[in-house]
Amino acid sequence: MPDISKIAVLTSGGDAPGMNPCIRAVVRTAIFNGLEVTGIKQGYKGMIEDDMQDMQRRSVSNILNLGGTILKTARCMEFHTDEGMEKAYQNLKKRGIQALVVIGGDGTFTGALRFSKKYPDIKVIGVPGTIDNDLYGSTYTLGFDTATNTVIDAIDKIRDTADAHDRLFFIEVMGRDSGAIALRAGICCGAEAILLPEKETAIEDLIKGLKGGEYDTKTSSIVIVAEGDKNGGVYDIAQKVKKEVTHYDIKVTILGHLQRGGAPSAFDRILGSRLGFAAVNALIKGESQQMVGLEANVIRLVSLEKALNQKDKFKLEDDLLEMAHVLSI
Ligand SMILES: Nc1ncnc2c1ncn2[C@@H]1O[C@H](COP(=O)(O)OP(=O)(O)O)[C@@H](O)[C@H]1O
Ligand SMILES: O=P(O)(O)OC[C@H]1O[C@](O)(COP(=O)(O)O)[C@@H](O)[C@@H]1O
Ligand SMILES: [Mg+2]
Repeated sequence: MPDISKIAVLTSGGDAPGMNPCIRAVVRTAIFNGLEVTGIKQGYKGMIEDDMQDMQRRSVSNILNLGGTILKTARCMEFHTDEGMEKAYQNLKKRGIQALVVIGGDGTFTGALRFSKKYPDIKVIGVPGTIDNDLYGSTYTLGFDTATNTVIDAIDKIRDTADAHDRLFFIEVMGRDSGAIALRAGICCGAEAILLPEKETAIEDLIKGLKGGEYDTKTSSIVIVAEGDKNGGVYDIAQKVKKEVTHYDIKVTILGHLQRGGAPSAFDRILGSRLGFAAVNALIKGESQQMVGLEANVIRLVSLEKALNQKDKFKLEDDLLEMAHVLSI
């Protein structure tokens, strides 16, 4: 029999498609194993404000196909403070909650680790849920696959009009510190160039490529710029290029938050289900301060410490970038 009898689940940070299948898996795996389960609203905000509700197996009916998160999410500044954490702790204790499943990204895990070091009687397991795919210890995070497919769908449509008008498009995709979506979308859509936060691109080199030589027989060009690229933003880059590349009519599109919505892909539904199931089973085994991740198609535990501290070691694959360049000539 597990040492715990009541757990809670929350989603925090940017929402990601696949969070709902994961919530469903957490709730049903807990109930199947005789645990009570509470849903916390709006991430750490709900923990501080005691905005929670007990969940039953039917509380999560028909949510597998929904984007967003039925528990809602938030970015909560108060949880950064000791006072905020204490309020959250007292609310959990009052309700008899002994363990948490936190679904979110690096910020969520940083908060969870701090909280669980401060209050080790509350066990914590993290589920990597962010479209940014920027955590060490899981080849894929929840939502990345769906978001990438959404981006591809949008860029394919832009390619149609770019080609019809012989235009050059600069398209900004999400990723504050991560070029994961940009790189994959660049390969899938045959982008002529991909600008990423992880790798500097000199504007002069970009201009050289677009001006003539490599791409001069193309009727349209797409340059994908990840949000976090260090060249000063997509409008600025387009402006600089416009001065030098005169044979193209240049347009800019920022895809924005449409990238975060939509029904989760098959991959994200399965990943969310597997990670949620594994998270509860880890809590039952007495684990804490761990993340459940997918490596080589196997679900493994990795310490939250490692998932966060080795985050910078998670590099984008250079071979993919090189391949994207070769295949776009
Ligand atoms: N250093 C920290 N201490 C406590 N809580 C934190 C810390 N960093 C982030 N958090 C909490 O986690 C939430 C989600 O983090 P954020 O970076 O916005 O998204 P994500 O988890 O998707 O990376 C924050 O709004 C905050 O409540
Ligand atoms: O929706 P917001 O709060 O404007 O945040 C936008 C950011 O959220 C993301 O979509 C996801 O990031 P997180 O997982 O860290 O929340 C980033 O790609 C983007 O920079
Ligand atoms: Mg993050």
